[in-house]
Amino acid sequence: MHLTAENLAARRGEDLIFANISFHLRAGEALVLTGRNGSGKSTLLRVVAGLLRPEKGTVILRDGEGREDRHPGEASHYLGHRNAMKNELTVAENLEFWRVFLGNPGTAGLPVEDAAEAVGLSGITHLPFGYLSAGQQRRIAFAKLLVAHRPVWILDEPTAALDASADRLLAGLIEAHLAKGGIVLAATHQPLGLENVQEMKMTGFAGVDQGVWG
Ligand SMILES: Nc1ncnc2c1ncn2[C@@H]1O[C@H](COP(=O)(O)OP(=O)(O)OP(=O)(O)O)[C@@H](O)[C@H]1O
Repeated sequence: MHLTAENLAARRGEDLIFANISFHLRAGEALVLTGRNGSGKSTLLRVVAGLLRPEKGTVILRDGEGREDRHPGEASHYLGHRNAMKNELTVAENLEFWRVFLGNPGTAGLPVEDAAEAVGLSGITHLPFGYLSAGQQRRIAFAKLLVAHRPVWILDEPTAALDASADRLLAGLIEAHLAKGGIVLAATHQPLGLENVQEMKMTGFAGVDQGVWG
């Protein structure tokens, strides 16, 4: 499996955010985006996830034989700044919703209780999501990645609000995903504790040649 972005450019509203962004990730590889606030990290993640249309360029997912596979968004988990959980539903109900909604026949994820256990929170799945602390909520949001299989994980500040032990736990889950041939694209302000990752520093639109907009 290969995830390739070629000459991506994106606009938010009237503003040109970035241009000429290219990368190539093979199975088992991770790319970490860094850069100042507003430099376009979230925008790039949303373009790759298929949530924003690029102004220019393409994102293509190819299978092991080099054939063009699904749109990368269909093969991706997207963990944004928000946790995408309902406060009024219990943790178990939220995760069960995502398990059914995202589930693919033949590529099962973990049962809800196992996913909660994997993020160190097996005892609290009966509680409303809104009762959890910010760090516990983020851990459960991460458990969403485990209840359904997606080969590409797109993670926007995955460790925001987490303590050091949760940081390590999530790094371990990301490493395990990579070891199974997954691909990870993450934006972060703090090191994720991963080994052998590529890094791309986003600089925003400053200095980009206007000519690229043709
Ligand atoms: N819906 C929108 N309409 C117009 N401009 C937007 C919109 N969303 C984001 N922007 C602008 O796009 C730029 C890039 O934002 P983005 O969220 O991609 O940055 P970031 O690198 O992820 O920042 P941070 O580190 O703060 O999360 C910012 O200047 C932001 O104000």
